[in-house]
Amino acid sequence: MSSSTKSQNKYSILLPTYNEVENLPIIIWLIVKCMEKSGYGYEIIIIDDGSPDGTLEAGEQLQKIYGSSKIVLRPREKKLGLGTAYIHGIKHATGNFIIIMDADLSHHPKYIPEFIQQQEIHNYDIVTGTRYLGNGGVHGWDFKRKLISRGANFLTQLLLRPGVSDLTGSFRLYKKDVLQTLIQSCISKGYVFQMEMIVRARQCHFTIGEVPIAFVDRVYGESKLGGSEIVQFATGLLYLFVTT
Ligand SMILES: Nc1nc2c(ncn2[C@@H]2O[C@H](COP(=O)(O)OP(=O)(O)O[C@H]3O[C@H](CO)[C@@H](O)[C@H](O)[C@@H]3O)[C@@H](O)[C@H]2O)c(=O)[nH]1
Repeated sequence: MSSSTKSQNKYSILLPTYNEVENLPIIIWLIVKCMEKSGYGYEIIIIDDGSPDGTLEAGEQLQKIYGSSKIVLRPREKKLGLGTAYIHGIKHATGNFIIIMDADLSHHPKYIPEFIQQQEIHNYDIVTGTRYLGNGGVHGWDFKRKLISRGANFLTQLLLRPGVSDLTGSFRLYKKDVLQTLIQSCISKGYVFQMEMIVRARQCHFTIGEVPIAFVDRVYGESKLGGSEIVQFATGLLYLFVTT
């Protein structure tokens, strides 16, 4: 890709955080290294939901190190859920492409240039990381967690047939206008948001590319996926099955 094309696009990387004080400096460092090396224009938007562990304060320190044009802080006062954190971040994004990823080091930023290249080659509306194709995989999850993820994907494939191998993954690149369109029709607030976005994208005939990724379980902190999120997923899936 020529450097002139590289300079035309800007990628807004959204990092939702809740209690990620140990992970934040590492993920930011890795994103900055990967993006600077690749030469694409970018900003990183941190959406912290009032983490009691000092994540926002860590973000403020990082903003001093890397600059406020690279690190943008858009905090909210309390934990309002992953889906609405993305929506909040998008409102403040200045890029024409949006990348969403976890802040807990499960998603390596080395894949971002690969997502961008795939998007540029095929002009995809969405590129999504998949753990369930080719070299993709999950590292570090116990049997129960693998079963939840596989089960959620299997049920969604069975009921909605969206034709994408990993529906619950949250490492994705979107054209910004596509994402804005999808958000208007999306009703989910929590983790089920990822699945609903793909289902809605298929309804709108947006094109979706998949890039295999290695998902690595977090070392620091804890997953926020609880029983209520699983119930929300099941309810959301049923709702989409009945209404679409
Ligand atoms: N701002 C904000 N951030 C949140 C919230 N809940 C979670 N996060 C952030 O969202 C990211 C993922 O949260 P985790 O709780 O660590 O996710 P996980 O259990 O590892 O789940 C992963 O796998 C799921 C299934 O495969 C995915 O659905 C999920 O999005 C994520 O990638 C982390 O950066 C975490 O801090 C929230 O309510 N608000």
